[in-house]
Amino acid sequence: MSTAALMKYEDALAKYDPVLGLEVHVELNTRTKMFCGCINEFGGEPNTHTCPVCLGLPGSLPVVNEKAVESAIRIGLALNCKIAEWCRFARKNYFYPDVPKNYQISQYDEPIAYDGHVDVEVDGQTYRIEIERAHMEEDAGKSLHIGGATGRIQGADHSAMDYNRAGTPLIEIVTKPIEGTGDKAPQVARAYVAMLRDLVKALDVSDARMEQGSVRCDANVSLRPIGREEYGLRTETKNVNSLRSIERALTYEITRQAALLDAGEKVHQETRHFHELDGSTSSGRSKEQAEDYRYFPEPDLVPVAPSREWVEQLRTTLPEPPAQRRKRLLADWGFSDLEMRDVVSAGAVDLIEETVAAGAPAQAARKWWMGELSRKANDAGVELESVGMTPAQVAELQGLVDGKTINDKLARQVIEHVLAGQGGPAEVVEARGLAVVSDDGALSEAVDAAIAANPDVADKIRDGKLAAAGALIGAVMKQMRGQADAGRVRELILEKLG
Ligand SMILES: Nc1ncnc2c1ncn2[C@@H]1O[C@H](COP(=O)(O)OP(=O)(O)OP(=O)(O)O)[C@@H](O)[C@H]1O
Ligand SMILES: [Mg+2]
Ligand SMILES: [Mg+2]
Repeated sequence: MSTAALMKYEDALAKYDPVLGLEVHVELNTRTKMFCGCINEFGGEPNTHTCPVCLGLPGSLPVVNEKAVESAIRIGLALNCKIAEWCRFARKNYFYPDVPKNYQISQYDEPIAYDGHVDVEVDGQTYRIEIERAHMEEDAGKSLHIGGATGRIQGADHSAMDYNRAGTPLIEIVTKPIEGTGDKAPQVARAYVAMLRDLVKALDVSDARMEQGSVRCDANVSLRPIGREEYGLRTETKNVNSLRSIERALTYEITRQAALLDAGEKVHQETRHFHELDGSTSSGRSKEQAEDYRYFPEPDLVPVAPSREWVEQLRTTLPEPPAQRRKRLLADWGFSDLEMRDVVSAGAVDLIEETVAAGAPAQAARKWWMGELSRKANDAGVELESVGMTPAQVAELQGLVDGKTINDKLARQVIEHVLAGQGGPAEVVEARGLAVVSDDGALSEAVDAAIAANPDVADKIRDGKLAAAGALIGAVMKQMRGQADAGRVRELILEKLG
């Protein structure tokens, strides 16, 4: 392995042009598995959702799940793909403990959907992503490595297999090489996967939970010197399962590859693993000799030949396209283009929509999600939607602000407590006594104290310099730990000082 240091990202991009290739696996939310009647559910006691078909026992025969084919077609249509009139499954032969049959049923040169495209937007610029194909396959089981420090195979005493996931329906969506993204490559990749995640959620074909692995990305990237046509050798960082990780993994790979090329070394065509802790990638399997999967048509399954009527009928079930939806929401919410752009790149569209549906004004919803909650998510290194506060709770918080039970400053304290798992906003306000005090008795006392402590300021106000009232309001706020009704305090000060 090379010891070449990383290169600064800007320096790398000044010399090299990245080319991306994204393979996204989507686990479908069908009730049963791809080729058998086993329940398709995340988790469960190991090896309880299995049968002879998904365990690959001799003599068992697979049957295609029609709902999975329907989902594949709808995904293909939403990605502007052509839908095959006739296609087959293929056996992809490889030996690994989590593949109980010693082959995976997949599709090879006859995918159900192909030649599509979608547009994504980064910093106000639109990038067209060409889709090579979307094909159907089954997921593998899970290996659990026991005894090692990190749950990895290195250093483990033994491994255990859980085949509950084996046979889960997957759609693999593969892009054509993506050129022309320049220094935005990691952000474009992130925006594309975010768009796919939102799309499969809107289609209701997947739980679309990246942290549970129901959407995961293999991120390929290569570099070529700026101005050269020919692609460089690519690496493929496997199973990246958060939007943030996709961006980090690609940024790392670009700087790593640039340093290698700059030092006159070669990039090895290989799979790599991403490490959350430090954002690095490390070498996996070599792909220098194209792997020989000995693909051949799956003899146990009949071809899939969706009728044109069915395809057209499914086309009528597609959700509103993301770009159109964004336009509509922009108008409904009255955001500026820039605000909307930030909301989209933060992946906050759904969250704001749900918060508005729960009763909050759009600008208030935007303010909480893009401000305080984005900062908290960032500090915790999690996606915004996993920050620990629901859209309904954000709407409830805003309701308390609008009803003047709390002010913005108190609202931020309430958020802290909600994120710490102490209950919903109203509960927290009640339990912690965080409500604004607008009771005149208490406020009047505090105002008197502030006037007595700041005679020079009081004199200024008596002389008509009303702007000086701010200093006294500040003093009252401090004394009442931010819980005073600032508007009422101002009125009281002006009343008392003539
Ligand atoms: N030189 C390159 N640089 C960057 N991306 C590339 C390059 N060549 C191909 N790609 C992209 O990499 C991805 C390769 O995925 P594909 O599924 O076709 O093959 P694979 O990764 O070899 O196979 P597997 O599915 O077994 O992982 C595609 O998105 C493709 O467009
Ligand atoms: Mg692939
Ligand atoms: Mg691949």
